[in-house]
Amino acid sequence: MKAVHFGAGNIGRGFIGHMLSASDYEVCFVARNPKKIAMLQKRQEYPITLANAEQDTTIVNNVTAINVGEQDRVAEEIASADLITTAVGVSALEDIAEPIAKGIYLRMKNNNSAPLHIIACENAIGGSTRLKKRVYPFLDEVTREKAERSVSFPNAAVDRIVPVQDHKDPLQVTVEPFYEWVVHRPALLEGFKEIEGVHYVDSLEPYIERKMFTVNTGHCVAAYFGYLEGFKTIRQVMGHAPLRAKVRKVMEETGAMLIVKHGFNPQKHSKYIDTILERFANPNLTDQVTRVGRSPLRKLSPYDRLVRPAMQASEFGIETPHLTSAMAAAMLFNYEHDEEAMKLQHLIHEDGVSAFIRERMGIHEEHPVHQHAVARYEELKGRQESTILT
Ligand SMILES: NC(=O)c1ccc[n+]([C@@H]2O[C@H](COP(=O)([O-])OP(=O)(O)OC[C@H]3O[C@@H](n4cnc5c(N)ncnc54)[C@H](O)[C@@H]3O)[C@@H](O)[C@H]2O)c1
Ligand SMILES: O=P(O)(O)OC[C@@H](O)[C@@H](O)[C@H](O)[C@H](O)CO
Repeated sequence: MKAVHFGAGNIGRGFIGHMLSASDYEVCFVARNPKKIAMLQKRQEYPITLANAEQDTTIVNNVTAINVGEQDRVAEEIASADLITTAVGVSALEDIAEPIAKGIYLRMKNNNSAPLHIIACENAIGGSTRLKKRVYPFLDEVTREKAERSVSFPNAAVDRIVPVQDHKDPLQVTVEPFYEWVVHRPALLEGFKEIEGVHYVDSLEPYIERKMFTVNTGHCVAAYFGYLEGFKTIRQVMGHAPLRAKVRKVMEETGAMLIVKHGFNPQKHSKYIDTILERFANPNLTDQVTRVGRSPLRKLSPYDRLVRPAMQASEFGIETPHLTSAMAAAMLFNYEHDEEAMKLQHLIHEDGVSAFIRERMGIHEEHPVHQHAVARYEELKGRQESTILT
């Protein structure tokens, strides 16, 4: 079986490539970095190290890579693949849509009607569906009709913390021991070769919302408050009792919404939160707050980890003061090497915080979350300015 994976980055090599290879898939990474591509082609393997006390290392084999710019080769790989996965970042899905469409076109032209599954392993709700919406406009009607019969885009949730890497070997990747990959089973076509360790479920929403609105909400809250306090890593933030308590409070607020919406057991959910806080505090993992807080415009967008749980909680009559404060902290994320952080600061500077919340976060002025976020933003900003002055 052959898999084509877009993005040879941290989660691509540290999780998806590893899982696929362990399930006897040959993995072809479609990547951008020429040095990594050449190394993957030459070595056809790379090491993965677990962030545990023993630093257990395993070798992922049966891998190779090609450059995303080699359009004909990418199309040929897709035309004969069984599975396509992606981990390029949600915003980059639009960049890989055309190459994927070219591959589907060639596949249909070759009359290859074997099932092809395309799974976006991004932090997004409905990531594969979003990818499909980007791919289909590049297909003619006949190809589209054929593709409807043999190409499926199952949505998924992926969970494993893989920080920015710092190894002598550019292919080596350190990952946390925990992992969870959940795939929407009803979208699987006959003939799909199951990936070992993946959890297949009939309803994905509870899983993806639990993951995004607990792990990712808590994570970015740690990052944004930590950044404001001058911490460099998530582990440092977790070591600061008041900040750790703040992060937990936010997770309890999203948890209250998730428990009502999905009927989760409150005790089990509380334990889930504890486990996640322990994962954040992993003494063997160094994860920068700037990675976890990256792309704040995406994280503050209406369907992502901050706004969506707050708005859903509000619909259930649940108040989210800590989550709303975290939105304010996110709006103060001004890390200069993050393009979105710079754009965010520019937008707020030009139009004001209220316009930002209305236009970019989709929360109208009358909504209590809007008003509370503005108030907390002004308060935190004032505090930040007085710290700078003293
Ligand atoms: N790192 C984690 O802990 C983690 C965990 C779960 C999910 N995710 C999700 O996985 C995705 C990737 O995150 P990451 O941490 O691995 O980031 P990363 O920056 O390490 O990897 C992304 C890779 O995609 C490549 N890429 C971008 N555009 C591309 C294109 N057009 N063609 C080919 N390659 C392209 C980049 O060069 C990079 O190597 C994100 O959506 C993220 O939210 C990350
Ligand atoms: O990848 P992002 O930017 O959506 O979010 C940053 C981190 O929260 C994220 O990568 C987590 O480490 C990961 O989602 C854990 O499964």
